[in-house]
Amino acid sequence: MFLALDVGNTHTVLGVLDEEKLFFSCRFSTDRNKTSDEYSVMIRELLIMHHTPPEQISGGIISSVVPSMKAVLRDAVYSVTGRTCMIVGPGVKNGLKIRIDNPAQLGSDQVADAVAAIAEYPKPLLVFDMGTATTVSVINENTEYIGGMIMAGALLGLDALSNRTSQLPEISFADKVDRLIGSNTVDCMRSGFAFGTAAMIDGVIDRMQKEFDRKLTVVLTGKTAEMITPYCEREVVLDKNLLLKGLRIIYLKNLHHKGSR
Ligand SMILES: Nc1ncnc2c1ncn2[C@@H]1O[C@H](COP(=O)(O)OP(=O)(O)O)[C@@H](O)[C@H]1O
Ligand SMILES: CC(C)(COP(=O)(O)O)[C@@H](O)C(=O)NCCC(=O)O
Ligand SMILES: [K+]
Repeated sequence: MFLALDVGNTHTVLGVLDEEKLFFSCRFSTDRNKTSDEYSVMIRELLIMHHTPPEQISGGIISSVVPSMKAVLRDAVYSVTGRTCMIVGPGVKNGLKIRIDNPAQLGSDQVADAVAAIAEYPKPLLVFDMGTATTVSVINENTEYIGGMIMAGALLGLDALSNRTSQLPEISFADKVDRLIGSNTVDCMRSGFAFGTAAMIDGVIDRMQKEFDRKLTVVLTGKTAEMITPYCEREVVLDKNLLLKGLRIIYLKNLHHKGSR
C-alpha cells in the first residue's frame, strides 16, 4: 500500500492505494502555514481513522502545484511512515510526451491527469481539471500532450462575484439548479454558475473538436466537475479519481526503475 498526495491551491487529496485498488481518499485544506509536524498528526489520524496502520505504507508520491508544500508533506509522510515520497517533477519519470514550449512549466496535476487519461481513454482527448483554476489539457492521437487552456475556476469566479460586488450574496449549491432563467438574484447566480460553466465546457469542446478529425474523448475531474457535469450537453466522462490513478501509474513506473524505496 502506498500514499498519494495531490496538493491543489485550495485542497489536498490524500489517497491510499495499491496496484489495483483505491482503499480510500480524503480531502483537507491546503494550508501553507501549517508545519510538517501538524500535517504528520493529521495524516496519522486519517490513516488510523481508515483502519490503515502507518507501518503498512511502503512508499508515497506527491504532486503539488504549491511549491512550498512539497517538502512539508514529504517530511510529514516520512515522520508517520518512515518512507520517502517521490515528488512528481524533475527526476521522476512520467512517460508523457510533452510538446509545449517549456515542458517543465506544466503543472504536475496536469501531468498526472494526462498520464491516467492516456492509459484509460481513447485518443485524442481533453481533460478538464476543475479546481481553483480550470485547466484544459489536450492530448492528440499520438498520445502527445500538445497544450491547453487555463481559466479561473468556477467557484473562484463565484467567490470573486460576491466579494467584488455590493449586492450579490454568497450562495450555496446544496440543491439541483433546475431553472435556466433565474427570476431572482440567487437563482440567477446559481444558473450562471451551473449552466454558464457547463456551456463554457460544451463550447470549448466544440471548438477543440474542430481541430481534430477523430472524435475527442472528454474527461472531467476535480471537485467542481462533480457539480457541473450534470449540466453539460456534450458527452463527457466524470472521473473523480483521475489524478490519483495517474499518481499510481507514475509511482509504479519509478518504483520499478529504481528498485524499492
Ligand atoms: N470548503 C471549502 N473551502 C474553501 N474553498 C472551497 C471549499 N469548497 C469549495 N471551495 C472552492 O473550491 C475551489 C477549489 O476546488 P478544489 O477542487 O478543492 O481545488 P484545488 O484542486 O485547486 O485545490 C476554490 O475555488 C474554492 O473557492
Ligand atoms: C493551473 C494551476 C494553477 C491549477 O491549479 P489547481 O486548480 O489544481 O489548484 C496549476 O496547474 C499550475 O500552477 N500550473 C502551472 C502552470 C501551467 O500549467 O502552465
Ligand atoms: K485544476
